[in-house]
Amino acid sequence: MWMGQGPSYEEVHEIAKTLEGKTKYRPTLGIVCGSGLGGLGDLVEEADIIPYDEIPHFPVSTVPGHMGKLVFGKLKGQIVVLMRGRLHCYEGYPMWKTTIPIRVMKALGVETLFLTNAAGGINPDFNTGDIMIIRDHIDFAGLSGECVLRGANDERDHIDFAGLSGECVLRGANDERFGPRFLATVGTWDDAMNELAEKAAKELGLGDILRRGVYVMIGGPTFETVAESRLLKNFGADAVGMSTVAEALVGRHMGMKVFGISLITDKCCLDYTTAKVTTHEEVLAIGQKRAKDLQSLALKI
Ligand SMILES: O=P(O)(O)O[C@@H]1C[C@H](O)[C@@H](CO)O1
Ligand SMILES: Nc1nc2[nH]cnc2c(=O)[nH]1
Repeated sequence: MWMGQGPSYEEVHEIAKTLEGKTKYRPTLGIVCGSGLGGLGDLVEEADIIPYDEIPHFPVSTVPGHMGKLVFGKLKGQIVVLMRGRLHCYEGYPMWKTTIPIRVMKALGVETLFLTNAAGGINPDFNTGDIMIIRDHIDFAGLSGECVLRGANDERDHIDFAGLSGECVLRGANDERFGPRFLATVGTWDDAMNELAEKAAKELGLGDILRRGVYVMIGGPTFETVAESRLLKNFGADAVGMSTVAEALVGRHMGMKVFGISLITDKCCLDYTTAKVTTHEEVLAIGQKRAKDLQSLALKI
């Protein structure tokens, strides 16, 4: 009997079977659209669109900028499945639940996973609108373990470890049919795909806004205090967000090739004198502004 955190191998394959009954496509590439980046879904040709709430056992998206639809079809001739809307731990889902779609993608035959997100720039050299190829990550959630105090805290100068942390997505009993108990995470982000992404960006004339860096995932939904941004910078992070790492780990757990990009939608504040408030609306607006560039980049890759 399955004693771990769900979903079981059988449930994942049951969901995949249901989806196979709703679409003729058998994708090998999976794409996850970050906040405000779902427009790529409009470019999928001859699409079969399946809302999450019509898929048994599937969590639904609750965040503005995430439509909550799976899009199957063709992108430049390649058969893809695209998540137009991802799931975040801060929505109230346990971490494992946010990655059910990634497990299902693998069961559908997906071998390569392209993750996108909106992120705050921690590296002071990064500007709003920059595109960062994810070279590596920090799984803050996994490093810090499960914290019973998760949630927001509105004092001005504090480090809210509860808000920063969550739990490692691979916590719980391990089913070897998915992957190994202990996962080596060196080399999570695929070098060859990163090279390809960099080449594509340069060919599109995006070289000036192209960065490479380390993405750190925090639990959210609070944006960072100044003290937290400083902490993350000292940890070696270049950009911070509330997603992606769990998906990457689950993808790697199942042997998928993983690569990804972050759109820097705001600069995190490292100084009290210049500190300004970040909003989700601002994040979505920058996503809109860079939508065409990101879509061109995804197509070229
Ligand atoms: O889904 P992503 O990681 O792109 O979304 C980021 C993190 C929060 O969900 C949201 C904050 O504006 O954008
Ligand atoms: N944690 C975090 N996530 C983001 N997503 C988009 N911008 C940000 C940010 O500044 N911080």
